[in-house]
Amino acid sequence: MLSRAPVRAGHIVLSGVEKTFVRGLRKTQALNGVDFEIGEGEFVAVVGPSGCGKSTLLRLVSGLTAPSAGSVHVGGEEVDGPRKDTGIVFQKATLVDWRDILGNVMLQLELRGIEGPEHRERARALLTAVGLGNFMDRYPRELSGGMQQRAAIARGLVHQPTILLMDEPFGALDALTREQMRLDLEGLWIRDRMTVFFITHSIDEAVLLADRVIVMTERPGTVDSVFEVDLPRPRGLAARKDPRFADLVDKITQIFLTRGVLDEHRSSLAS
Ligand SMILES: Nc1ncnc2c1ncn2[C@@H]1O[C@H](COP(=O)(O)OP(=O)(O)OP(=O)(O)O)[C@@H](O)[C@H]1O
Repeated sequence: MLSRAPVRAGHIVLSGVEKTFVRGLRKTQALNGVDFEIGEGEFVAVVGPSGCGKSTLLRLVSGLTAPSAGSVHVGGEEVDGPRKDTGIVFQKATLVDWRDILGNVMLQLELRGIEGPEHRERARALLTAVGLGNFMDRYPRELSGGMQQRAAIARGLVHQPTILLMDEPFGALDALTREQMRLDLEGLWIRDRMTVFFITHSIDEAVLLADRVIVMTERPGTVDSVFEVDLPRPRGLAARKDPRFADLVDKITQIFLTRGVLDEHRSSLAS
C-alpha cells in the first residue's frame, strides 16, 4: 500500500516485489515479497549475502528491469522504464576512453539533451568536490581506479538527479581511498540531499553512511530487518569511535551469524 503522506519526487515505494529470472527451463527466483519505502532525501543502505538480489533491487528502482509481481513507485509514479531523474554509480567506473574526464561527465548531460555554460560549471564544481579539480583534462587511462570512480560519482550527480542509486560503488577501491570516498559522498549528500539507495557488502560502510540499513535474507531475497542509524552528521571519522556504531555493526553481524551467512569457526584453510 502506498502511504497517504504527500508524495515527493524522491520518494521510493516497493510493494510486494518479486523477481524471477527465466531462461529456458531454468527459473531463478531472486526476490520474494519485498516491501519498503525510502523517504525523499533519505540515505538508505542495503546489506545482504551474495546473490540475495541487491543489484536486482537497484535495477528495479532504476527501471532497467521490471518486477515479475508487485510494483515499484518513484515520486508516486509506477516505474515502467529507465528514468531521467536518476543517477547510477556501479562498482566499475565504465568511463569512455576517448573523452577526457570533464568530457565523460558532460556526456551524461549531452545524452539528456542538457547543455549550457551553467551545466559545464556544475560538472567542474563536482569534479573539484570529488578531488579531481586538477585532472579534468586527463583521459581515464591516465587516472587510478579510485580517481576513475570519483569521476563516475561526479557523472552520476551532474544532472542533479533526485535519486542516486549506488551498487557497491567503492567495492573495488583500496581501504584508504574507500574511506575518503565515503567522507566525500556524505559531504555531497548533506549539501544536495538527494535520495540515496546504496548497496554494499560492508556493514561498517552501511552504518557509517546511512540513515537506515536494510538487511536482506538469502535468496530469494526479502527484507530481514531494518535498523535506524542514530549517529549525528557529519559522521566523519569520529563515528567509528561512537559506541552506537559498534552496537549496530554488532547487531547486523549477529543476524548474519544466526542465519549461517557468517561462520566464525569455519576456515577454508583448515585441513
Ligand atoms: N539477468 C539475469 N538472468 C538470470 N539470473 C539472474 C540475472 N540477474 C541476476 N540473476 C540471479 O538473481 C540472483 C540475484 O542476483 P543479484 O545480482 O541481484 O544479487 P546480489 O545480491 O547483488 O549479489 P552480489 O552481492 O554477489 O553482487 C542471483 O542468483 C543471480 O544469479
